[in-house]
Amino acid sequence: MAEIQLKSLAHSYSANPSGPGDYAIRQLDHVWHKGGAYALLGPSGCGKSTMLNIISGLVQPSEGEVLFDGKRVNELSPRDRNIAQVFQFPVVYDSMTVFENLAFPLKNNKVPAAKIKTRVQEIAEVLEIEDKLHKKAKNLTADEKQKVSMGRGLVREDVSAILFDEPLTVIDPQLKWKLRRKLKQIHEQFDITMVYVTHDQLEASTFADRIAVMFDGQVVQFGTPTELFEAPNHTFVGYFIGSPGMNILEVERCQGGVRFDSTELRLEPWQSEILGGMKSDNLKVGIRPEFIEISPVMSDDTYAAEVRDVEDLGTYKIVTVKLGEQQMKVRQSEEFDAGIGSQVNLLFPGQWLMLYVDEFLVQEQQ
Ligand SMILES: Nc1ncnc2c1ncn2[C@@H]1O[C@H](COP(=O)(O)OP(=O)(O)OP(=O)(O)O)[C@@H](O)[C@H]1O
Repeated sequence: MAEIQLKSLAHSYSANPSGPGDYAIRQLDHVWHKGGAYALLGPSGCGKSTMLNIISGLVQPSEGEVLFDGKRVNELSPRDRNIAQVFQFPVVYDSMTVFENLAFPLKNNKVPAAKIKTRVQEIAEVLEIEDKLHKKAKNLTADEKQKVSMGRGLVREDVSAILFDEPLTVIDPQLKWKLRRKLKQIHEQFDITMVYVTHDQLEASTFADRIAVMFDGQVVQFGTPTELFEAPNHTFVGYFIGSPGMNILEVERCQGGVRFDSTELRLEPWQSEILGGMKSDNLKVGIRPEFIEISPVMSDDTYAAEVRDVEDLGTYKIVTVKLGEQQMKVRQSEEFDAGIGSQVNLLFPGQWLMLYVDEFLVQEQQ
């Protein structure tokens, strides 16, 4: 097990990159600590697989260093890095039995036969494939094959880390949840550094203690699911995490705060102070649908908006409102009963109104 550090990492698949757009990974510094259960979350094409392949050594980065426990491994082959990688589609030897498949990485490492037997049995039990051990892999279902693939990653006790690249894509939806729980259980039992790539926020937060959100070749936030929800560090995190995502509005400066259309939003004094010292005009505010309140009375602190749509989701409602020319989503309890076209008074509690400059969150100095 190792701490994996990525230092000033950048990667372009093009031999002569001419600008940031040619980079799959842009100037990235990141540490995966020893023994953590992590998710790497982001949309298709943001660079997740590239990062995993750089860690395992399948791809050589154009710039920067990969360090395992502080030692540079850029020049080491994938085999010498001792990383187990589980891919989206099963990698199994069809002509071998399940036992032989699971034993293969151990045999390669000259582990004694008795030890191989107990370890394979242990992993097969955890993955609930112990009754398939003597079956040929070619006779397995896709789900079973992927379990074997995962087992081949988990069977080695000496690995620096296990990297999972969307391993549950081929798995039946009902089994997915169960397998994710299993991986978490295996992590707790064996205490291995695990990085789990996904584009599904639910999958990320059920597996990981901390999530790295990747966007456009950069890790824009690394935090717990609660941190990502309550204080998204980048507008993309606000938009990507949550269902529906954060309301994000383009704004401009005005006396005492910011405004969009003719609506002025008051900022916290510390936000105004920091904004005063910044030059950029790329300003946005964000507030989650869960944190907007609807007040029964109009006051200096409320904003009049019109109800445009009400979506009943059983235990709660998502209300679409129009404020000025902007549409926003508000989460309300199932008791909410204002009809479409009626007016409501929106309240934006100060601690939940986030200010973004150049897409990054303005944070209070401690
Ligand atoms: N072998 C390659 N040659 C050229 N470009 C590549 C190669 N592999 C990936 N890319 C490009 O690099 C960028 C990042 O791709 P990558 O596969 O790392 O993203 P990802 O987040 O894993 O996406 P997905 O979830 O779709 O797998 C994309 O623009 C992709 O087209």
